Parts: sequence; structure tokens; C-alpha cells
Amino acid sequence: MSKRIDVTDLNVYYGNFLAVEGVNISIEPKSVTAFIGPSGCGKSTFLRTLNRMHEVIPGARVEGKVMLDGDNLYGSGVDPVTVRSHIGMVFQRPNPFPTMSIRDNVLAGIKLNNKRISKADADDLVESSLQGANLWNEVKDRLDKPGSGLSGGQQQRLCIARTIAVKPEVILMDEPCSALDPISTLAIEDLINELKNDYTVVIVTHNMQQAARVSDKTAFFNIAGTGKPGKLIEYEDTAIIFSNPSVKATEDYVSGRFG
Ligand SMILES: Nc1ncnc2c1ncn2[C@@H]1O[C@H](COP(=O)(O)OP(=O)(O)OP(=O)(O)O)[C@@H](O)[C@H]1O
Repeated sequence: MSKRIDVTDLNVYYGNFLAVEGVNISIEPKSVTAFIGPSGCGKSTFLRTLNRMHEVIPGARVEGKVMLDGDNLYGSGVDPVTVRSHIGMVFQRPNPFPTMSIRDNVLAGIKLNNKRISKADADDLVESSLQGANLWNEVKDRLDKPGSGLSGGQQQRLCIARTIAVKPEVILMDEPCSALDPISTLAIEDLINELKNDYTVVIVTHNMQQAARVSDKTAFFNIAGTGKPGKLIEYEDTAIIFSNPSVKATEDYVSGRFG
């Protein structure tokens, strides 16, 4: 289920603007990797290139290679919709389809991929996905109610259930807790810890305590100034990044001296 990601010499452009330059990184399966760094250093931009989500932005393009267990995501003939079914994404604001039932929200990705599924298999998938997102017990008696009736934290777990239902190998999360209260944040962090048993998880976070709590490895990105490209500065075990980083800029950032 879980796969490794190898990125080589990746540049990301918005039109002529080079937003992220020269990223080389290998992300292990069954691990959680955090991307941290000051605003505008390209964390979200880079994250989106890992499942070709940047392609929905006109003019956004990449140079370089992203391999999923040795398969080039940008190879000719590779369909970005298929890529996104292998590499799911959870966004900053929970975005369930508001008028759709909880059940149909979980199944939305499957339907998008035109998969035919029997009622019994759909019921099983809804239950296992909601279990996997630690939401089943809270919603099992109201599966036919709209997703918008849930709390923010529950909605975010519903979005995670929708991502899991497609059976991805990788889950990308772009600041998944930034719109949530502390209790819901802890629920998502617990869930991230469980998700790594089955998936490769990559999370962008502004919260350094969160990076320290949930991730095995941390990638620190930085930017030399406005208009300059973001770069990956240091990538190491999270414990090392937070206690004994090699680069001064990393140390300054994690100790709160800038950003
Ligand atoms: N759709 C877009 N079109 C043009 N430029 C963009 C677009 N999205 C982001 N950028 C630019 O790319 C650079 C990197 O932005 P990005 O949002 O990836 O940074 P970030 O590190 O995720 O920031 P934050 O922590 O504030 O979310 C910034 O200079 C930003 O202005």
C-alpha cells in the first residue's frame, strides 16, 4: 500500500516565476514527513507537485522528476487523475461536499474515478474508511445526513476518510489542522500517527510542535528574499532538526528566531 517518493532536481514555476528550485528528496514509505519553513518558501507549491495538483493552476509547471516506487509521475501518457488516486490530498479547510450525505462524501472519490461498486461493498468501504479516519463511532447513526452538519474536526476526518476510500499509497496534507481547535487538532495528529502504518504521509505545517509530535523526518524550506525561489535547506530526522540541525538557518527557524 505505502510507497516511496524520490524527487530529483525539481523546479516549480508559475509562468516565468521560479517558485521552488532544485529540490532533491527521498521520502520513505510508512513514515510521516513534515515540511516546515517561513511563509512563501514554497512548501505548498512543492507539496502539490507530488500529486500533480499544481496543474489545476494555469501556468504552473515543473522541471525534474518525481518517482513513486520507481514510476515517473510525469512520464508521457500518465494521467494526473490516476496519479491523484494513488496520492491523495487533504487541504487546509475541510472541504466535504456540503449537500452530500456523509456516506456519499466518503464514496465521492470512488465515483470520480468511475469505479463501479456494489451496495454491500460500498457499505463495507464506507465503514472501513470512516474507521480508518477515527470517525465511525461518531457518525455511524447518521450516515445519510449531510457532511456539512459535522464539526470542523469531524469534517476534516471525513475528508481523510474520503481520501482513504480511494486506497491511495500516499496522503499529502496541506496544513490540515490550521482551521481546527486544539482538541480536533490532537484527534488529527493521533490519526496521522495511525495512518503511517499503512501510508506514506507528508504534511505541511506552520506549527513546529506539531511537526515535532507527528513526523519522523522534517524538511526545512527557506527563501532568500522576495521574488527569490524557495529551496530545501535541510532534511533530516525530526529529532535532529529540532535538537541539532546542521544549517544555521534551520536552527534559527526552529528556535523561533525568524519566520
Ligand atoms: N497560484 C499562484 N500563482 C502565482 N504564484 C503563486 C501561486 N501560488 C503561490 N505562488 C507563489 O509561490 C511562492 C511559494 O508559495 P507557497 O504558497 O507555495 O508557499 P508556502 O511556503 O506554502 O507559504 P505559506 O506558508 O504562507 O502557505 C510564493 O512566492 C507565492 O506568492
